[in-house]
Amino acid sequence: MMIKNICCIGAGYVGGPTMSVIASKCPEIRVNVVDLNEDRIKKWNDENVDNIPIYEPGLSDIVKECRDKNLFFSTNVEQAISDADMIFISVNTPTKTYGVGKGMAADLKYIELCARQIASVATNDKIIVEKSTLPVRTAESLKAILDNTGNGVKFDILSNPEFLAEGTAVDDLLTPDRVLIGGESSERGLAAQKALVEVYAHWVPEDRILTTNVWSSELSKLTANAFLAQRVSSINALSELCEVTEADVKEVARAIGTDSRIGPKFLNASVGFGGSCFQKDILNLVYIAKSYGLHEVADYWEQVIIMNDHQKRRFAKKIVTRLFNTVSGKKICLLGWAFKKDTNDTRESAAIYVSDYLLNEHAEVHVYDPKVKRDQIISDLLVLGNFSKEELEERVFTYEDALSCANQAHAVAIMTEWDEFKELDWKHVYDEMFKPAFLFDGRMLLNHDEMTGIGFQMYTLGKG
Ligand SMILES: NC(=O)C1=CN([C@@H]2O[C@H](COP(=O)(O)OP(=O)(O)OC[C@H]3O[C@@H](n4cnc5c(N)ncnc54)[C@H](O)[C@@H]3O)[C@@H](O)[C@H]2O)C=CC1
Ligand SMILES: O=C(O)[C@H]1O[C@H](OP(=O)(O)OP(=O)(O)OC[C@H]2O[C@@H](n3ccc(=O)[nH]c3=O)[C@H](O)[C@@H]2O)[C@H](O)[C@@H](O)[C@@H]1O
Repeated sequence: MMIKNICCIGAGYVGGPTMSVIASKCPEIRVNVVDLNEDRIKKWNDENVDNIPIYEPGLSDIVKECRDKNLFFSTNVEQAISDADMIFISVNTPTKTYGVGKGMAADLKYIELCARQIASVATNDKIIVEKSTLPVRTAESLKAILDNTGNGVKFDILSNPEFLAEGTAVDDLLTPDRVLIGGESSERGLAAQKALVEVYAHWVPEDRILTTNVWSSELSKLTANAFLAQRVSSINALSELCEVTEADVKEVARAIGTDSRIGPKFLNASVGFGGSCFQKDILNLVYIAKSYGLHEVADYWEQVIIMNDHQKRRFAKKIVTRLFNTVSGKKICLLGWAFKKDTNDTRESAAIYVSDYLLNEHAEVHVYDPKVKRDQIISDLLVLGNFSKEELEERVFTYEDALSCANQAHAVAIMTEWDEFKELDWKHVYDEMFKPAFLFDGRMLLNHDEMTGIGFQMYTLGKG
């Protein structure tokens, strides 16, 4: 079966970039990306492609090339469903904030809504692709909803989790380590799987397209994120030990990373991992393990989150203790708010938690991030519920450049590893700060000795 028309429900960090790359690599396929969020769709259609709602290096060029040729963004969900042979579900699956599984399980209400909408609109057979990250065995529930439409339409469900990382989404999509497609082993299931393999085979070598059963595919996504986050928590745990033993976590990471069995990637100690998925997906894995009565398995993975929370708190506490045990009324400059460089996404960013801690200690928080606007910063802090909007508006200050942000600060803390922070005139920053001038490098971005040479009271994460 040749796919001619794809619909993607959800125009977010996954749906937007993924569909843009499919449209660019498959000019004969019409790709309709739909979302309920009118504002988001309006931005995807903005005449100036630099205003698209998601910042990813290289993305605006692809959107410019394909938009209104074979790539369309709209809020007309029903029409797009009706026209499609293949429907990707790329909606959000956040951690539940209410009811059974609150704080752990994935909230599948958006997924179920999609399924019901597809079931009510479809008049011909369709392949449904789970692109969102889902608990293992979600396809079963989807099938139950879709198969009960009573109008004879047949649905084949595939699991095709996405492994892109933000900040490198376009490169990750263009040259993925692998594409994973889980399907049923029935004749129809295999045909559906083949149809999706053919879409990716436009640009991905076939030996990188893995096919599995649906459950392995669903579970592999949660597992991949759990393993990646575990590496960060492992190196972060060691960073604390390095600090008290005069070892240097950068050197330790290099030393262990040269072992080909361990590998060099994902060994950067940090102020704590953030992003929309690591925490949510591990909590989901923990919840699933618990629901099968596998308590040791659940506890094992939960420790990755516990370590991450500790790392964020430890960094914030370090700022307070180094500043003579009080930051009350002091100006603390945070450089970076996004959860990593090259993205405007701030979900679960360590900067949010560190700021909340500092505000609680009565500090003034001054923030600069090259891609994050003030409204986002205030609303991220508001979600934690510890301060009112009025208090935040009064005690959180935001800037258009790093130098103004650091001016007259008691301490500067690097929260995100933006390249431009490496290039800052640090001597100038030092000259304009209160003395002693404290610099906290939560990303091991700067040369410790050089900064100490300038005069900073320097703390580099993981350095004894
Ligand atoms: N952000 C990332 O880097 C990655 C995310 N994922 C997974 O992909 C999924 C989507 O994540 P993001 O794109 O980051 O989320 P997002 O929140 O950026 O985008 C989801 C979009 O779906 C829309 N939506 C929700 N329900 C809808 C409905 N019934 N009809 C139409 N639109 C609807 C929302 O308005 C929103 O714009 C999640 O399951 C996530 O775990 C997987 C890999 C990477
Ligand atoms: O499911 C998802 O959402 C995605 O989650 C992560 O991607 P992402 O969260 O976008 O970014 P990462 O590069 O994984 O970084 C996550 C967090 O870990 C931190 N990190 C990463 C690597 C490292 O060595 N140290 C470290 O602290 C980053 O700064 C960031 O805060 C995975 O890398 C993707 O494969 C996956 O598709």
